[in-house]
Amino acid sequence: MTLPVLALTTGEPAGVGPELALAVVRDWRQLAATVVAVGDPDLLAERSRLLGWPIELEIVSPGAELPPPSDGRLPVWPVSLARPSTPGRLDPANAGYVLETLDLAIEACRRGAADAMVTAPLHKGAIIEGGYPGFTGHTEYLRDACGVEEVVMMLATERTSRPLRVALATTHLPLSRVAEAITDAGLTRVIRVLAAELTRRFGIASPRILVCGLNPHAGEDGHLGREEIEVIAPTLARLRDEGLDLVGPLPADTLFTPRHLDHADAVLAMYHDQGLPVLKYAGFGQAANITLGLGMVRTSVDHGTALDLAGTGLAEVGSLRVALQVARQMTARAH
Ligand SMILES: NC(=O)c1ccc[n+]([C@@H]2O[C@H](COP(=O)([O-])OP(=O)(O)OC[C@H]3O[C@@H](n4cnc5c(N)ncnc54)[C@H](O)[C@@H]3O)[C@@H](O)[C@H]2O)c1
Ligand SMILES: N[C@H](C(=O)O)[C@H](O)COP(=O)(O)O
Repeated sequence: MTLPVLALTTGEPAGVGPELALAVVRDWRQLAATVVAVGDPDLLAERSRLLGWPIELEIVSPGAELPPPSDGRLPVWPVSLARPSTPGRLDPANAGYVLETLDLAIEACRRGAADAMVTAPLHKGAIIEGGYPGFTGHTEYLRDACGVEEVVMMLATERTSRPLRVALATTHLPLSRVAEAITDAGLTRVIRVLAAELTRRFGIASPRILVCGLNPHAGEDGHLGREEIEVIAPTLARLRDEGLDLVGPLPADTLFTPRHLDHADAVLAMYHDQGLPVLKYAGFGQAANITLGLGMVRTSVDHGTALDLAGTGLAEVGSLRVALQVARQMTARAH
């Protein structure tokens, strides 16, 4: 059986990413994939020593044959740090290094050397301070690198009675700019990508999507905000005419209840902290972050760099396992 190759970028070097990459290959059979880390081999060796985890690192050039997976062995596509890294201590000088690991993984997916990329967490602030002021996250970086107009961030967990998938109409922007970012054109693109990818990548023939309102009580008939009346409802009506199964705009406070969720394939929240706290409350540590619409498969963990845990070996590896598993399943479906 040919196993899919998953390129695992190790993320912020001062965070938990490098040690999670080591932890995940301690039992590779759970993965049913060949995992290749993208990062600095000296950094990985140093974290392995620090934690007392005997992981055999095998440096491989991208494109060269990967060794067969085995417990405790981690192949590495090498990228060099700009400066040695200390757990828990951010150094913006390594911002370029982090982006280089992403570029290498993207290129490997493009060339067919990897079937998917899975990303350990990076630190957005450190990247910005390292000389990339426009950086807002993997999602937007990958969108631009892949040259697509729209991508959708969706987090998913199966820790609930029915899979819970929460997608976002807007991603990493200040709350004060959310309302103006909810436009007919943007919402139309996001919903089309979400519906198409739920079919293509998740095998859901006609996905039912619940759409949140933006304002309290979905605007209370215009008394608490007019975005539902002026933008969201007309956009949904037009897309329903195209055959999409859309419910809403619904008040977000009561949408996340079994009465609604039991009959839905995904929820579209209008902004980051409208949807993700619910998803993370239900499944933190057992959820994956998926970028839809890239033309390639990318998943990630549901948590950040956890600088407070870096170098302790105490960070939970559950979400990384889920991210790898979802990437593997999506890859299998794409073939
Ligand atoms: N996929 C990604 O790249 C990603 C995802 C989320 C946040 N971030 C970034 O990470 C940085 C730090 O963000 P934050 O502090 O808001 O969130 P965080 O997830 O790093 O930390 C929040 C809390 O969760 C705990 N935690 C996180 N991961 C854990 C794990 N694997 N096991 C056990 N506990 C864990 C931390 O110790 C902390 O108490 C920010 O720059 C943020 O943008 C990146
Ligand atoms: N919004 C994500 C979360 O809360 O988990 C996180 O910031 C990562 O986003 P990117 O995958 O775009 O870096």
